Amino acid sequence: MVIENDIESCGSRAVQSSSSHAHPRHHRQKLEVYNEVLRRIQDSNSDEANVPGFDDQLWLHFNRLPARYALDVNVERAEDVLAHQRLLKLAEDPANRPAFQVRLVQVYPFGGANNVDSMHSDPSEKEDAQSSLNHSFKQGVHPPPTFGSSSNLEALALQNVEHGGSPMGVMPYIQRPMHEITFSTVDKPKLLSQLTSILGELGLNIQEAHAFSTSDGFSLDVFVVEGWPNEETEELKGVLEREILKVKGILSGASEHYQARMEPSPHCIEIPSDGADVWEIDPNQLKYENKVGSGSFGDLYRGTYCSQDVAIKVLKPERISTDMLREFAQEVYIMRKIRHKNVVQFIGACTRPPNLCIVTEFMSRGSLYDFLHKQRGVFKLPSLLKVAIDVSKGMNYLHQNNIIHRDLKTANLLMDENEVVKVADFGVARVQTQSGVMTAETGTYRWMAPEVIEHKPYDQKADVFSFGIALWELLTGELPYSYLTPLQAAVGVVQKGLRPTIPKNTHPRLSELLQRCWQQDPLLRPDFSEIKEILQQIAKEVNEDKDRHKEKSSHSHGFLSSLRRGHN
Ligand SMILES: Nc1ncnc2c1ncn2[C@@H]1O[C@H](COP(=O)(O)OP(=O)(O)OP(=O)(O)O)[C@@H](O)[C@H]1O
Repeated sequence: MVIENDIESCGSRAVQSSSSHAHPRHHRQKLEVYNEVLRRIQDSNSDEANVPGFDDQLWLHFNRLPARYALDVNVERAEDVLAHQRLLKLAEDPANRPAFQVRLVQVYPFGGANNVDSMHSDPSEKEDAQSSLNHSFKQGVHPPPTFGSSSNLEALALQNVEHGGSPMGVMPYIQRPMHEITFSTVDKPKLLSQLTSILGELGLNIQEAHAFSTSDGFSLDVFVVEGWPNEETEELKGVLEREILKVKGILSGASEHYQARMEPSPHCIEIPSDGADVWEIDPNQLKYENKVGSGSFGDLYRGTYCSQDVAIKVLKPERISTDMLREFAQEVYIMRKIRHKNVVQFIGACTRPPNLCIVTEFMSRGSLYDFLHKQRGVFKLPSLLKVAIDVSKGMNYLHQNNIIHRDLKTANLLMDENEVVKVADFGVARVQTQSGVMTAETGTYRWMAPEVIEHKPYDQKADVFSFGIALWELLTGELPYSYLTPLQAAVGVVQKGLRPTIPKNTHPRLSELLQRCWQQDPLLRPDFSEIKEILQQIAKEVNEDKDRHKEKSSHSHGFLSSLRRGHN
């Protein structure tokens, strides 16, 4: 399985520069692929190829897309490049969005021609593989996918065996034809999740996903899926169309792309208020110091407000859209009521555009993610337990207030100067509805509960799953499923019951807790009040053991010294 777009948050695609100066080698390869595709299209005598300026249009197409589009596309499928051009053209009209096409493909275990290069360092081996592939293509009933497959699926399946699962997926994958579904629409955050959700709703299993963004704000997402029972495309197209209709408003991008660019920002956004607190901050009272980082909202600065150290999260004016404002209002609405020593304290907000910002206490020791993965820090068991207890207390408080975090991960666990860990970032948190049903999705795949990835209704137990993954990360200092891209990890977690491997020497009760937290069935996961109790008990045992150990060694030390004294 090849999954592109190695990003942590599924919606934010990096638009790669098409500048030839930045990557001369990429530019050369792109040119080669372009020439080959052009030659094949011209040889095929397609009508489009005879239109004057077609070659320029084709070059423009390659340049609109990231370099990896040209590097990964299967040149044997030059007609797919034409189809992509057509889809992108169609997507310019809001009425057509998302534009999509479906075709049958035959997938082979060692992928398309493109991938042969990366798999065989020995040229003779490469030739053999290439010729056997060509042979397979000739034998195949359907053409291959547009982008080369790799042996990653097998890696995933093998991984699954290691994790106690069965090596499912490999043989059927080799033999069965699949469907390739390509979407084009206006690019937007979380689009990839929305598309995968549509496919999931239809019972389709994604085997490959290739996501591209054009430099002018459109998306081209190619999925190879299995699970459609028939070798046909018309019926599948019909069902897809109906499914898309249900979420048309969101996928057409009408609410974000165009409003964000064309509508003037409102004079003042309305924050729901029950008059409980005065939290509006005068922007003139904020002093900005250095920039600490950036998130999907905008930039985060260290600063001061009324002489206290604060973190100022500034919403970028050029990125203001109706949806963003709604999210901003939501964050303020949630945060102003929250007060707990293990939750980052909200101080106030500036809510008059263009000065939109959220001010919180400043957490001088940064995130646990940075500590583990950038500073290569490690936690000894007692400190690990203290951190985990801090987080479970903060989370317990949030859950008691009907708040589901939905994006719990080590990047959102911050430490203050006293080494107290607090839960942060409510940008995506939501107040649970009365019915208890939440269907919106967000977050980060590596930490996400399977029901969230699958867009099923979920509840607070989704945070428990993420907590389990974060706890494993604290224990090992490793990134969960570091050998997979986020989307591959998501497919593994949902379809193959993939979970991180717990190190053998882990405290048995901690190991049991981890496994309970990441149970597939949310009902089997403990809640945070139980988690807190368990962690506190383990911490007590560990401390008692330590004390006993100390006592023992001081006794034996005393005994040894008395022996020594006796000898003297
Ligand atoms: N109160 C704070 N004090 C100190 N550093 C913070 C604080 N809040 C966030 N940060 C750091 O600032 C950076 C940006 O945080 P921000 O919350 O804006 O985005 P994010 O959580 O990284 O991404 P996203 O919002 O897309 O999930 C992160 O590195 C985070 O660790």
